[in-house]
Amino acid sequence: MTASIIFDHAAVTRGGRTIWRNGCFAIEQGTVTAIVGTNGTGKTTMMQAELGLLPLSEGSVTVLGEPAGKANARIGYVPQSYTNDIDSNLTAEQSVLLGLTGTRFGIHPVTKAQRAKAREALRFVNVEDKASLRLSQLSGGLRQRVAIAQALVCDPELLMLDEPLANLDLASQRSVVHVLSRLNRELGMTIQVVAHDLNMLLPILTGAVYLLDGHPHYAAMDAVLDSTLLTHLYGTKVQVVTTPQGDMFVTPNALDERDGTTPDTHDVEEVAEFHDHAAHGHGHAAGDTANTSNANTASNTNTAKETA
Ligand SMILES: Nc1ncnc2c1ncn2[C@@H]1O[C@H](COP(=O)(O)OP(=O)(O)OP(=O)(O)O)[C@@H](O)[C@H]1O
Repeated sequence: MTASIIFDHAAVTRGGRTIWRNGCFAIEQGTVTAIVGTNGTGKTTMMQAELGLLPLSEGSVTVLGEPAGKANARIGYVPQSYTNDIDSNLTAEQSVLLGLTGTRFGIHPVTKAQRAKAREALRFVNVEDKASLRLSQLSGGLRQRVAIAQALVCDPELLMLDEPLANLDLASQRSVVHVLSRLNRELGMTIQVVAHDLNMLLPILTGAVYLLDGHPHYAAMDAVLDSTLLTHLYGTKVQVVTTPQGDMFVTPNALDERDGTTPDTHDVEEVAEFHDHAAHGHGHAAGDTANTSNANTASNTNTAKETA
């Protein structure tokens, strides 16, 4: 397997502060990866670094075989809150066409081929029947799917989405996850998703980059789905529950909340021990370098049902 994204001792500094450092991992092509971590740990920063929008203070990031930023034409990116920021007077089709023309109202006339391509992208996300409606007429869930169509229209090899499920109702979240699942399964697209809540994505995730202790770590999903790790990561008790049907989900530990137990405020030494820094040299979890077994992990972990 070939790596899509390679971090080699990568670090980013913003406003004179190191956001994270010592990122050393590789993510294989054809995988679906979550980027997880508490607020402000640098998830968006990570995507911006991968797109070459932020310089690294140390190390290197290679994306699709090129230094970060050089392969952006082969990447689809759906930024955080994008659907709130775009001009809602545009129709769904015009919005998707922006992904091809890059010009708001098409200074160059839109070709038949471009229109067909936009329709194809809208069809893929199941919004083709809304092509002529203005974004202001669409629900948040439909707008998010239009945003994905815009990112898809250039046939990217890698799709990066920053919190695509935020503020969506359950059914809309499910629809978005279903689109991501099809992109990965049918088109073999590599996908990276920033997410606060893993549950909805669990059926399609291969692994996760988790930002903890100032470092990005990569691990395959079966290693991430560990109550101790997630408790450290979220700073509050978290349980991984498997139902008799084999569905897995992550849940706050209700008992502790009832008891009024204070959240887990692990100190640095404890976290260092947890990550076995000494054993791995760079201070990364064992799963930091993805290997070919990761591709299988999805099916191992994905006892959860495919979303509708
Ligand atoms: N333009 C900037 N200049 C300086 N610091 C910044 C800038 N933008 C973000 N930061 C800081 O970088 C850190 C990481 O921000 P980032 O948005 O990447 O975090 P995040 O994990 O995506 O957060 P959230 O979950 O809240 O979206 C934060 O502490 C933030 O305050």
